[in-house]
Amino acid sequence: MASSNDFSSIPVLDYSLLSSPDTRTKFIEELRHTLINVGFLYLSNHTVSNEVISSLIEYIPKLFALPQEEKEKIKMANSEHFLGYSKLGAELTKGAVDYREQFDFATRHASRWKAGDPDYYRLWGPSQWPDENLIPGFRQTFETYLEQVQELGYDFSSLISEALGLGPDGLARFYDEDRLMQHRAKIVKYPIPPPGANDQGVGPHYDAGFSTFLLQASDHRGLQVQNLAGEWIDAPPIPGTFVINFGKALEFVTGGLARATSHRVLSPKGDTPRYSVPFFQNISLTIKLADEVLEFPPEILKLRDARGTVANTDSVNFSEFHTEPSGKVNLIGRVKSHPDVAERHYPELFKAIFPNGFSGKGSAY
Ligand SMILES: O=C(O)CCC(=O)C(=O)O
Ligand SMILES: [Fe+2]
Repeated sequence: MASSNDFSSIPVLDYSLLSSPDTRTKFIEELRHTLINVGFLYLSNHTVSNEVISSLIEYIPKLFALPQEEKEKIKMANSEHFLGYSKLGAELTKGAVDYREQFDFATRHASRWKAGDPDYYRLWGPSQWPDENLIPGFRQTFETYLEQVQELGYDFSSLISEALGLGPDGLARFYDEDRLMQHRAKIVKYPIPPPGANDQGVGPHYDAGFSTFLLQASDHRGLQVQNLAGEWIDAPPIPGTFVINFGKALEFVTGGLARATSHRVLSPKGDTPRYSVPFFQNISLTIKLADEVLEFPPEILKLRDARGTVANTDSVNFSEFHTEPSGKVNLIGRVKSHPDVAERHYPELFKAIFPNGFSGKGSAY
């Protein structure tokens, strides 16, 4: 299924092109091509502060170097919001262990759920933070970072909408007012695997939401992206950029116009771990995507036809988008990734998904 639109490297888009009308058009055209044919891009000259990013990058090894018992104090199993620490080897992707250790945090938010609300409202609530005395200033730095990436995320969503011919507000209905929205991010460490072990940092998967903003926080290769022909293309770190990719929810509401692209991470080689910080932009918990599928101008649809249909890689099934509100789809995904958390906080849903109980590990994605 060769296509002349196929890619062998990931495009770099320069956010500063937005500052003048001529170059702005070029940016929007590049974004359109990227959305339809690639599903991944680097964004340079973005709006998130370099100082905040440098400070975060310095904190990350210190965060993982905290004593194990301090990390366990904020383990994810404590949290009905699935926020907190997951130790090495706690997740699987398609049956194989992911060799990574991680903390899940989220933008500042009070608990969303009140008596009578659907269970998936419980997904949104406060993060668990490590002891401030052991890592002073980390929380402040990371919360500032999250706020800035959140803003970039909303601005970028408006650009996506424009690039797809919907005008700047075409995707606004997928977000609730700020007060009600929460976005998540993970801080991830990929250690060097033991000799003879396989090299799965995280196995092939799609992201679930609209857009993901990834900071590659160390100088390691390992992230790879699948092109239209199914070949794995490297996405090495480029200092000063975010890697942005699109997820299954955006692909679904755009009728496949925007590509969710399969990706994976290979464990690092050499003698230092790889670090990364993916930020997952959420959409409204209550919106049912099947009721919101968008319509596009014919000249945009032609570009999708020129690309052709995308090979179906066997990844997770997002068929719940047809029947369930987005929050429920999200919750089902979290239950499958972190059954230990689910068994404790969502026992009924846990039983429905694992009727015979669960004896192994989580199955991410
Ligand atoms: O660590 C990375 O570079 C990517 C991680 C990723 O794809 C994910 O967590 O969804
Ligand atoms: Fe991902």
